[in-house]
Amino acid sequence: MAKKIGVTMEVGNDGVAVITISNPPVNSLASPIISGLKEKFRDANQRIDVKAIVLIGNNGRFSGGFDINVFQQVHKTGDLSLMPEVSVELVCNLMEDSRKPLVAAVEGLALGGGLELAMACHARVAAPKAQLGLPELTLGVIPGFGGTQRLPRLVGLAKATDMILLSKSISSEEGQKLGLIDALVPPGDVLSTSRKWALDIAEGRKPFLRSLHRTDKIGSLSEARAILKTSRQLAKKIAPNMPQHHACIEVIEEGIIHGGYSGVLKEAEVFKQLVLSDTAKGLVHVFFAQRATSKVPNVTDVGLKPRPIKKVAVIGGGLMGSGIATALLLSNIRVVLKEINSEYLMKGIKSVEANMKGLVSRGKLTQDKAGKALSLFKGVLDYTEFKDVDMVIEAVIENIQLKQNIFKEIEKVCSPHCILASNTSTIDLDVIGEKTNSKDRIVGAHFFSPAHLMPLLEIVRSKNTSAQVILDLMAVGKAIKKVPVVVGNCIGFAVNRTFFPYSQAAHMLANLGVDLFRIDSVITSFGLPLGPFQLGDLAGHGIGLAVGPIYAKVYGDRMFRSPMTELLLKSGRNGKINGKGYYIYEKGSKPKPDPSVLSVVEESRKLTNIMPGGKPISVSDKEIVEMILFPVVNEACRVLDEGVVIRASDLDIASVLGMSFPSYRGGIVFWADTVGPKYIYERLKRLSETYGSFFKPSRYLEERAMNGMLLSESKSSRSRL
Ligand SMILES: CCCCCCCCCCC[C@H](O)CC(=O)SCCNC(=O)CCNC(=O)[C@H](O)C(C)(C)COP(=O)(O)OP(=O)(O)OC[C@H]1O[C@@H](n2cnc3c(N)ncnc32)[C@H](O)[C@@H]1OP(=O)(O)O
Repeated sequence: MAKKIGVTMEVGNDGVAVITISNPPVNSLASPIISGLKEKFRDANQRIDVKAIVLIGNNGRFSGGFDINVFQQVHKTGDLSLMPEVSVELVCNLMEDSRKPLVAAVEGLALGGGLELAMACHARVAAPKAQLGLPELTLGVIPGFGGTQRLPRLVGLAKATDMILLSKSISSEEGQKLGLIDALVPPGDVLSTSRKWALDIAEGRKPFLRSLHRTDKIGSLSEARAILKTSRQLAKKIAPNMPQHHACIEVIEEGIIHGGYSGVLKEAEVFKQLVLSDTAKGLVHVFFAQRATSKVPNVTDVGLKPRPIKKVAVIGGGLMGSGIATALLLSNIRVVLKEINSEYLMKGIKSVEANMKGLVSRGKLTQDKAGKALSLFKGVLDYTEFKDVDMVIEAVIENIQLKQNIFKEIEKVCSPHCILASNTSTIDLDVIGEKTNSKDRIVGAHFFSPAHLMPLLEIVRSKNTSAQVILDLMAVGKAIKKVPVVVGNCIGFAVNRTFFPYSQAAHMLANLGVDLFRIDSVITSFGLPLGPFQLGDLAGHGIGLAVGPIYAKVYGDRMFRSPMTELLLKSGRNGKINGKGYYIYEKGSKPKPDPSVLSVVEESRKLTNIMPGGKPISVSDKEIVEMILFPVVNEACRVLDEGVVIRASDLDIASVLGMSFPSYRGGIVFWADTVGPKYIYERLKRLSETYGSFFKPSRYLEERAMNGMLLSESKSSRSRL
């Protein structure tokens, strides 16, 4: 059925015109909506039978903001004229400066442009639990319908800058306390109360307030300057490589110094510049890429319904198992945690409790909710409880035989509908399920550490995994607030496979004589939160050593073998786990580079002996980025070529959420396309001539470079999905 898009107006006997926005599912402000709003506001202002106006969104949602598809069209075409020149005409002239009072009837959500329209009304009546916010900065732009000026005038400068810079939304309950919402009423009363409120303003019983003209919440100029100084420090900390945060503060400041109208004009100007920035392009891409992951051909489009998953068994209470159990419990799913002896079980239970405690102490969870979650948790030493679980997630060490035995056992004790999932990060699923007759219900549920915090869930399907099982796991993933990305089966799957050259390239550079702390610092300046050496410290170096041979077996032709990890472990450094790796870890302080590790590096350099003429190479920061990330792009090309992901943008999301690749660069493939496949190909070719096959460009990259194609352009692939 075609969705009904448009703006309607109905004038009641009370003289109130109700203007309704309809654009399912979130009433986004697409071009026909904007022109419809202009037309209806003009009409309502002219009609003599209209005394007052109420603005509402259809189907219980006020509006999710400006239509983000328009940004994408502007990015594809470079054509700014696709953006409406409406900020002042619609929001100031037709709405806020209207002679007839206007009330926003807010239900469900008012985000971005949606909240900005509501703030241009003369009062706001809301239903409980409506979501209110200005998340534009997450898209690389700033609010463009006057939000930078009206929000500070309604809630105060400190709260407004906090909400805008951190893209934090608030509930209508909090909105009422702050003065953003004038009345909070039961959902069924929102429209009737709004009508009455609008008439009360029209007839002088309530004040006719124009947000842009208000000054009561702004404070003195010196107070405002102090708040903006703190905001600038915050922006520097949270978004060092992004332009929109600082630009937004400048725009807010303009309004404080020269008045709200001047601020609105500057806002439109800055918006225009930002919408075409690389940051906006990357972030808008990520917005749509994330939503695309929930569309899996032959799984989500064949009429299947997810089955309820109420009880899950987790096998293994180590770091991963306890994190997974925590994530499930937090979403009210009953969990049984199985271990092989009481000592390990107690450790697992304590880890889950510690995870909850950590969330409570950071204010992310109430004590009450933590208690409720833990009441759904049980530790066990045998399989008795497994008979009625809906899913098992195995999270033991990466040992093929152990996993095969576990799957053989659980096949016997669980019901035939039970999903059998493995949290392996590396091992082929077909191998894990080899000894069972249940291959259709075996699936990979690859969480990222710490599993209760990291947002990605890589769902690995083998050729035999049924569509129903994939759909069920996707639903569980969403229920526990993860972003599930469905990928094909291969060693390392999509994320770890794409990123295995990351640390190897770093090791090669260090062995070529580049300072390892400089490498980490260059990579963090590029935007990854941790450089490769600090990341290794965090994961623990034992893991790298354990999975290395598994990778070597299949990808050995393009691996750099560095003795550094082994030497590091021999010198008693296992990273953060034991307080000492490349860095020193002391409780309560930031990791410090450990100069004494340089003797380990020297030993490694002697063994590899790859420095040309025995002398350290000289490289620029740009070259360091290229030598570390172009091999990652090269492996991403192989992942695309083999059809391990459904679409290139899935790999972008997986890299952003699984590896913390900077979202403002759009993900690994998007970034590579921005740099240019031809440039990357030529650089890798040169590097491979100097340093060997580790850098050899893949066939896919070469083809794309030669044919002037983007890496993300789809092709008929040899899909594994
Ligand atoms: C010449 C230049 C002059 C300059 C003048 C300035 C003019 C321009 C002014 C712009 C003004 C404005 O300040 C800018 C904005 O408003 S930007 C948008 C701000 N809003 C957001 O960022 C909200 C984004 N959306 C969400 O956070 C969530 O989608 C949600 C609204 C909370 C709903 O979440 P949920 O229920 O989980 O559903 P989904 O996320 O899956 O979304 C469902 C589908 O809806 C699509 N969607 C959502 N929001 C938008 C949107 N704003 N625009 C377009 N589409 C949207 C989403 O993609 C899903 O679609 P599919 O089902 O197809 O995947």
